[in-house]
Amino acid sequence: MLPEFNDLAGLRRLLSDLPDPDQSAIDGAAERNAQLTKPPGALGRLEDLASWYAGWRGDPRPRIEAPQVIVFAGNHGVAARGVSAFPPAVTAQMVANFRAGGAAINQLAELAGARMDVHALDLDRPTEDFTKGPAMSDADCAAALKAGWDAVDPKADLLVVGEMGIGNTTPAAALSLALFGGAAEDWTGRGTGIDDAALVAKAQVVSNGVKRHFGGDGLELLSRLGGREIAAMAGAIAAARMLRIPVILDGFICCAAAACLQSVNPRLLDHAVAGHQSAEGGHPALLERLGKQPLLTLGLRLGEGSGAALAIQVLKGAIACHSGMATFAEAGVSAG
Ligand SMILES: O=C(O)c1ccc[n+]([C@@H]2O[C@H](COP(=O)([O-])O)[C@@H](O)[C@H]2O)c1
Ligand SMILES: Cc1cc2nc[nH]c2cc1C
Repeated sequence: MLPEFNDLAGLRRLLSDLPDPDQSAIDGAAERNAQLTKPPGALGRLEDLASWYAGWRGDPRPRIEAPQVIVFAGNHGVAARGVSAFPPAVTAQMVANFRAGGAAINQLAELAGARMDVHALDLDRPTEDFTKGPAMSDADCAAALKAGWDAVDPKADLLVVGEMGIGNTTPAAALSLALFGGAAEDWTGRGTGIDDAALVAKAQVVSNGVKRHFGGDGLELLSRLGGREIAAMAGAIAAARMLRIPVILDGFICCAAAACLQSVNPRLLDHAVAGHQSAEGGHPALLERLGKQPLLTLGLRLGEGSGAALAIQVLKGAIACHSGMATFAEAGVSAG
C-alpha cells in the first residue's frame, strides 16, 4: 500500500508524484454544508475544515474514529553548546514519562480519543554538532525518515506528530533560516526558556551552522542541520500525504520538519492544517511561510504534539457538526 524507499533520492522520487484529494467528496460536502440548519457560513472556519477533511478522506460525510498521535524523540550534539535550558538526559527521561502515561501529551491524546505511539530514535547516538560537520549522514537521515514513514498506521483517519529532543529548537531554527533566509535572530527563540545571553549565543550557533551547510533541498538540509526526530516527523507527514491521511501540525519543530517537505514539493502539505501557534519566537513567521493559519493560539511552547492534539477537538467539532447536523428539510426549519 505504502511504497518503500532506501535513500533520500528514492524518497524524493516518491514525493514527486502525489495523490489528490477526492473532488467529488469535496463537492458532496459543499452540497451538504449548504443544507445544514445554520445561516450560510455561520460555522466559519469549521466549514472549511470539514470540506478539507472530507476531500482527504474521500467521504462527503466523514467521521473521525481513529486518530493517531506519534511522538518521536532524538538527541542533538549541538545541545552541548548551551542552547537549551535543560540537559540532554531529559530527552530519555521524558520518553520514560511518555511510556508511563505521565506527560501532557498522554492526557491530551487520551482526551482526543487518539492512539499514542512513542518512538525513541537512537537516543544514545546524538547527532553531530552541526557547527562542526553534518548533523547526520544521508543514510542516517534516510533511516530516520523511514522510521517516521513506517510509524504511520495506514488505518488512521487523522495524524498528529510530535517530538521530544533537548536542543531541537536550534536545528529547527537553522532549517528555517536555510530554507527561508533572513537573519538567524528571526528564527531563534527561547525554546525551553533560555536567558538573554544564551539567546544571543544560540543565534550565533544557528548562523554558523547555516553558513557551513548552505544550499540543497529540504531533505539534504534535514541531514546536515536536522535531527532524527525532526526527520522522522517529516517521514510520517509525507507517508500520511501518500495515504491521504489528514495531518494536524504542532509547534515550531514540527513545522520546521514540514517546511523541509514543502521545499521538495509545494503540494506536499495540502493535507495538513496548523494546530496552533507556539510561543516560540520563529513560529508565526514559519506558519506564514507554510501558508497556514493556526487553529489555536494559547501560548503553548511544549512540543510533544500537545498543541496539535488539543486541536483534534476543534476538528472533531467541525466534523461532528458537518456530519451530524440536520438539514433544513429534515428538521422542518425554514431556509432563508
Ligand atoms: O513546539 C514548540 O513550538 C516548542 C517550543 C519550545 C520548546 N519545545 C520543546 O522543548 C524542547 C526543545 O527546546 P530546547 O530549548 O531544548 O531547544 C523540545 O523537547 C521541544 O519539544 C517545543
Ligand atoms: C520537562 C520537559 C518536557 C518536555 N516536553 C517536550 N519538551 C520538553 C522539555 C522539557 C525540559
